[in-house]
Amino acid sequence: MRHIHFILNPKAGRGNNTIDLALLNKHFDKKDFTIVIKPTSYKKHAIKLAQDSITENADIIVACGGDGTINEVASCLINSNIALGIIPIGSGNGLASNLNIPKNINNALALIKKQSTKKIDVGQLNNHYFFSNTGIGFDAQVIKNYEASNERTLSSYIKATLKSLKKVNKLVEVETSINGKTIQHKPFLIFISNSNQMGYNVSLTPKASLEDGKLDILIVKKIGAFKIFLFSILMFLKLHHILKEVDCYQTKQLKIAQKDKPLFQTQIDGEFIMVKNPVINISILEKALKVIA
Ligand SMILES: Nc1ncnc2c1ncn2[C@@H]1O[C@H](COP(=O)(O)OP(=O)(O)OP(=O)(O)O)[C@@H](O)[C@H]1O
Repeated sequence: MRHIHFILNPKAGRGNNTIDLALLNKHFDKKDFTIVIKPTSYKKHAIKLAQDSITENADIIVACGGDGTINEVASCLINSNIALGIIPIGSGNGLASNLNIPKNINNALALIKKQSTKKIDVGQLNNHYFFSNTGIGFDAQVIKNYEASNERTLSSYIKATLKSLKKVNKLVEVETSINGKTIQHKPFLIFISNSNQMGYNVSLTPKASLEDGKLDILIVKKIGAFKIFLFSILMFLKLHHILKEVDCYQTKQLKIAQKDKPLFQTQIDGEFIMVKNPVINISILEKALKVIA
């Protein structure tokens, strides 16, 4: 008998998500599986629900939502033998796209029933985990504006990006240590990715792999409005790396320190997080998450 717990974010994507027992019973025979469905009621509730599911001896915990919900559930499963399942009903669904998990719910459930697992790398930023990506600078500002819009659609993401352009001159000076090199700079963006998908089929790090034991880093130097526009167009063509202001790295760890401010504005798996520390240390935990894919 296998115990599967579904943690459902009803607000992910366009909202009003329902996954009910009638649907799950069509896929999971009562002789072989017990099913529990736990809807979330507030932000970060999935963490508490996943922790409860661990003490209730779940064999598989399924995050039903987007990258934010996956982050909350998967952060409880690092180095655990419990497998993470994913039903991608979020907006961007970056990690699920990288894992080729079907967007069709019935197909995603059929995949979970097969229980074929693999181990993937996990990123760590101070005491936070990330599975897709994290970043400071422009993308953190975009996510901050995106969350303030209270809508999780591609058009509100584009509006948040345009709004963030107004703040591009307020760059923070940082010291970045990567692969034995230390850089003093005011970057437009430092993007750190485990996955080759950001969501909406867009990628800043198309060569990243969830299983290579490395993080793919993109550092974009201070750029003006025209170059930002060019960068966006090239990003959709996956050619942004050709700009001279863009540096790409692969690494197992990096450190970013601020001199003048005690806080870091970051985005972690598409959620805005204020890190209360002037230094962030980022590293990779190799093959630390068991996922059904
Ligand atoms: N009941 C709830 N009410 C409000 N917010 C919730 C609720 N349950 C979860 N959340 C929050 O919703 C946010 C968005 O979730 P999630 O990232 O899964 O969806 P998404 O943003 O639509 O997808 P993606 O990240 O793939 O673009 C998360 O911060 C999560 O904590």
